[in-house]
Amino acid sequence: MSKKGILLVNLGTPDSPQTSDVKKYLDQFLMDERVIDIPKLNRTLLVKGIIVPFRSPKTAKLYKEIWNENGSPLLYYSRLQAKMLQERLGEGYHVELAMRYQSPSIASALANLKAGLVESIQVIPMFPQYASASSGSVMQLVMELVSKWPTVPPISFVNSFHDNELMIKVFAENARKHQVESYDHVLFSFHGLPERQLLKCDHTGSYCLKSADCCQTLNDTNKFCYSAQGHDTARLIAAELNLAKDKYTVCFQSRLGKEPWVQPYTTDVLKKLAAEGKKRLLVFSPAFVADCLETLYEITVEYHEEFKALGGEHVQLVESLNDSPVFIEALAGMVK
Ligand SMILES: C=CC1=C(C)c2cc3[nH]c(cc4nc(cc5[nH]c(cc1n2)c(C)c5CCC(=O)O)C(CCC(=O)O)=C4C)c(C)c3C=C
Ligand SMILES: [Fe+2]
Ligand SMILES: [Fe+2]
Repeated sequence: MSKKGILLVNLGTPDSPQTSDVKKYLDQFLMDERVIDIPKLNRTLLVKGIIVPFRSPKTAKLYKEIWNENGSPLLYYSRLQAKMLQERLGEGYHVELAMRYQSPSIASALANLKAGLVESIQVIPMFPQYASASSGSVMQLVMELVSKWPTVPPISFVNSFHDNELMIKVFAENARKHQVESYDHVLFSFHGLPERQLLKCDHTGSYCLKSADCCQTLNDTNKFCYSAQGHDTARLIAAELNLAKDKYTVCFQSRLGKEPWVQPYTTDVLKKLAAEGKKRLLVFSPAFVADCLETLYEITVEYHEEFKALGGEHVQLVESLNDSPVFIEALAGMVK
């Protein structure tokens, strides 16, 4: 029986937390023209000459902190999600997992689908909100590779799933485990993105970042905007939890470089909340479908320490979607 091919693709992680592997990972990741979207010569000088040599040993130390007996949490949960989806979909489907950077590669996953004689391929970039640097990059590479096959199969892509009902329910359910009412404030801390990349998504050139509240509504002009989609995800989770508007803030973490990134920055929000006397924060990270360096270290360790140093008491991460059967149901619902 001919099967339908499903390809889940997440961002990627180093093969090990050793500096040499982190170097390889950062080099491949940051040399992507959609991630550091500047002319190639400048990107090469910046990435190979400055970021990779200086950042890799520091980043390797952070990876060592989150690495456990299962290896990288991002890869561990991604594999589990693919396995659970295969079990849920059954024999008519062939599910493969790939990482945009490092392993398992998109090329090897596509080769497995080809060898499995699948009749079609559906690609699900595992990023709820669309960004050129994440989902766009996955789509570009898959298209480049498949376009060279003698027989190009029917192929489709999930563009984003920022408002997926079941996903929203899992995030809300994970928060309820922490008694949301016991926190002074809730943060929806998304991975950051250079403002330049947001502006590129506005094909009219007259909407994005032209007003302070451009991302508060999703409309025809900003429907592919990472920030506007993030605000939508946050609004839906907040509605599910009956959170009043003044009880939560949308913010953006992990800025790299000196250029402006999407704002407000999570560190600035921590300072503001501490100055207001807030003591306990509950933090969602809804740009990710699995816990990773950004949630397990940046939020759980760095932001926790930073907030305590500012007079706060506790920063509690809401667990990501990880191995939630309801999230697998959400993925199954996206499959055609
Ligand atoms: C939401 C998805 C992601 C987008 C969009 C994204 C953009 C982006 N990221 C960097 C730089 C780094 N990101 C790093 C880690 C990292 N990024 C994502 C997701 C998105 N990045 C994830 C899931 C992770 C964690 C991976 C893991 O193994 O757990 C890192 C590495 C860590 C570090 O050195 O700080 C960098 C660097 C840029 C420049 C960017 C721009 C568009
Ligand atoms: Fe990133
Ligand atoms: Fe916007």
